[in-house]
Amino acid sequence: MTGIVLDIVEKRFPAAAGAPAAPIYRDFRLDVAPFSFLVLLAPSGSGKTTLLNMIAGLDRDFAGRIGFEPAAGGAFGPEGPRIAYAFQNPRLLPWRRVLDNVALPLGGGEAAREAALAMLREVGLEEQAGAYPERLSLGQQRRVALARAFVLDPDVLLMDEPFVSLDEAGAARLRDLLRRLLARRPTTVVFVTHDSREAVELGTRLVRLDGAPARIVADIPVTLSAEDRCSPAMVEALRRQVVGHGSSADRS
Ligand SMILES: Nc1ncnc2c1ncn2[C@@H]1O[C@H](COP(=O)(O)OP(=O)(O)OP(=O)(O)O)[C@@H](O)[C@H]1O
Repeated sequence: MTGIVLDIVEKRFPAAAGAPAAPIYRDFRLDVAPFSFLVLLAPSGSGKTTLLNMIAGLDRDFAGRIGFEPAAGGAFGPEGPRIAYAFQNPRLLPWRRVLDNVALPLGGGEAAREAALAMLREVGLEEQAGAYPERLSLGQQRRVALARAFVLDPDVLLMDEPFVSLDEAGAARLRDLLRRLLARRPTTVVFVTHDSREAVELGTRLVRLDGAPARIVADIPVTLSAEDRCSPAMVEALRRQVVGHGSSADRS
């Protein structure tokens, strides 16, 4: 529904420990089409989280512009596009029950709690609604974080390595859940990962960044069918295309 236009003239952080402040982005342009699932792959420290923070409006200290375009004929509410952000760490409030954590983006009233409960049902955690986050496994906490992101019915969903540190089976279950949630509530996704297999499994477009300032060094549409995404040979062929040989963008 929502397209994103990134036109970053320059982004740099202040100089630290006597080192000059090198720009992380300079003349960086990226258009994200509505409903695409864009996966960003890049070496550690190259600016992926910074980019998500700028899209989210958490970091406004840069020269340039990030624009959101509603679908043809549509318009955003007075507050602009709804942006959900799923972080590497689930970041649940430990003093609030699971249900209240999920209801939080909606303001917390009775209607919000009902919507949150429906979301928890969808991610298979209805029974944990009254528990505190510390009682949940990391995989369950990540499910709660997904529920909290989707309860907002976001126009844009930003995800920063949301499935890292899970075992392969746990990560696969969460990828499955994410696909199901997106099938019901299509949205524009920008997803950061170091795992190129995960990128190929989920993405409709893979963008690899490298260098300082960061530049786009690969930009590949993924047109694999759901079936082909399960084929190790197909995934491997595309993975090689994205990461190239000897790239530091890939940990796997
Ligand atoms: N608040 C900050 N102040 C100063 N420098 C920062 C700040 N945040 C990030 N940086 C620097 O900016 C660069 C990009 O950081 P960023 O976290 O965006 O990278 P990343 O690609 O997401 O890394 P990773 O894959 O390790 O998470 C790094 O060199 C980092 O040290």
